[in-house]
Amino acid sequence: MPLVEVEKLNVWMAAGGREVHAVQDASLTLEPGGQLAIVGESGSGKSTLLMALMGLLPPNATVSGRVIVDGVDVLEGPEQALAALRWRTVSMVFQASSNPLNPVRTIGHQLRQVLVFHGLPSAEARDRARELLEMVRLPAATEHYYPHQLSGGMRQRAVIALALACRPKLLLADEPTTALDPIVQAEIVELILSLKKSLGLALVLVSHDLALVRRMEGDLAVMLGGKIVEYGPLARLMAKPGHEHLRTLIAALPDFGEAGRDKVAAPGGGS
Ligand SMILES: Nc1ncnc2c1ncn2[C@@H]1O[C@H](COP(=O)(O)OP(=O)(O)OP(=O)(O)O)[C@@H](O)[C@H]1O
Repeated sequence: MPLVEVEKLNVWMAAGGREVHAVQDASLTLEPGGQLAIVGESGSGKSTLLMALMGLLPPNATVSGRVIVDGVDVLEGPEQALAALRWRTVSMVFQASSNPLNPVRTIGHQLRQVLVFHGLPSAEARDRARELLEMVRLPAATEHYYPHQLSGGMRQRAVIALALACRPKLLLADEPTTALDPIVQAEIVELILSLKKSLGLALVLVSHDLALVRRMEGDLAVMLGGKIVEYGPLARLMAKPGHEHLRTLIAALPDFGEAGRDKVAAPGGGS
């Protein structure tokens, strides 16, 4: 059974007396341990789609369609079922610029607090917090630091540790490297992908930057104006993009010179 099933999802957002059709007829599935990259320009509906998976759409949203995550109907399910789903089954890493860390608590305190809140005795929470820091490759001493004493990349590692605290089956990462410098961006993506592998997580990674996700395994969904205009195995789509928008994104990749430009096959054409 798929871990995630999205079927003909539509989301309308009411704003200033008019409605934006933010997600239009989106359908996708993700198997346990699977991997999906969602790319698209700003405003194409990526975050809205991701929020729908967490059951976290804002009050001004109206929806139609179905979103099933680990057997729970996220659009219809009672709040109690959604609360049980969040963090324990599906967890989320937000943009680096909007990190959820409390500025006046140490990293160790925040990790322990989450673990105790979810039922771990405090001695076990201390050990697990240290294990989480090690998993995200932060020095053990990081537990004594306040968020502002860490670099942006280290803070984002701490955020990833928090997201993994309750051993979720699915990690949603929404532009997890925005506002970080390019080398740190690559390191954070590499960390997320290696944790995905070692922990057997399913992963949905959203980015406006195809360069960042181009070497991922699994599927790619390309969003444009609220629609998924291209969806399928990432490697195949990178080699043979069908939709004009993906062809444009590939042609704009930084290391995609004139010689490589011809290698993007025409829709339906050979490689
Ligand atoms: N809370 C909201 N209220 C009203 N409109 C919204 C709201 N959230 C998103 N929208 C609108 O829905 C559309 C899709 O936005 P969304 O944030 O999902 O796009 P995105 O692809 O994630 O963009 P970005 O990369 O800039 O985050 C946009 O037109 C946006 O203005």
